[in-house]
Amino acid sequence: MILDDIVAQRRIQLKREQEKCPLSKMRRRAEIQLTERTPLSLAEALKKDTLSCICEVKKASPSKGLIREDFRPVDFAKEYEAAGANAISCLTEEHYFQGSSQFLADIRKAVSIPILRKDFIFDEYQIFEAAALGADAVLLIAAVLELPDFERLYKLAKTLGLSVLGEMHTVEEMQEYALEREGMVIGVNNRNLKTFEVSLDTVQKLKPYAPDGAVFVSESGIKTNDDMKMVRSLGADAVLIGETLMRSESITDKLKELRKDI
Ligand SMILES: O=P(O)(O)OC[C@@H](O)[C@@H](O)c1c[nH]c2ccccc12
Repeated sequence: MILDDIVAQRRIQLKREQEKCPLSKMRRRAEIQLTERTPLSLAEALKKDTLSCICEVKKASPSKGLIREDFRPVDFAKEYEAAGANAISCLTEEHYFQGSSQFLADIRKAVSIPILRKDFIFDEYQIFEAAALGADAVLLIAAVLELPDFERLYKLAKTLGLSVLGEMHTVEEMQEYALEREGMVIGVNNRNLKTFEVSLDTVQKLKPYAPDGAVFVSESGIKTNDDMKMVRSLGADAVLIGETLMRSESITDKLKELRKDI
């Protein structure tokens, strides 16, 4: 199963990272970064528009292969911000998504809206690293984490002042993981990470199981203005878009087109 392969690869990347910078040193780097800059709230940023947008910097994916050839993460992030994105999602998984921690650190210097570290997180080290890189939020995926691990990583992120986007795909995951957690943003992945099938009505199915007032993000597979209107009508507060923006000739024009009359 692909998700297992991704996590297995991610463990290899983690080992490399820990060899370069051990946990004690990474903790220290996180502390320094956090005294220099207080992370922004993802939930607050996503309450600003009728359908707020998290725009993703994404070079490749396991389902699509290479998505964007002339990949210039900092330029794209700056253009997202100027075009009115509410937050930026930066992939830092190296093997399948061709992401990099360096992209996030570079983007941090170039934009002031919240940045989500988009990765497969299962170890405390990755949370400290996210803080050290200047991320405002981390992704925690229910399909990757047993509940006690999810809880532990969630608490650590909160202790450091980072926001958490909790990613769910099924009713069972919602019942188990989407408990009353102060400020957790709920991401509903329209793409099943186990089969790669996309269905945009996932938010409608899962919303009844969300805690009151939780910000709901519809993630993946959004291509058109009609898609945007549909997920909005089904109850999404925000969307997370990668591929459609990455494949467009003009990010600014595409974002405008997607958001028209919303
Ligand atoms: O490129 P898309 O279909 O617009 O999807 C973006 C984002 O939702 C997707 O990259 C994503 C959602 N959840 C993830 C978890 C890990 C890696 C990637 C993802």
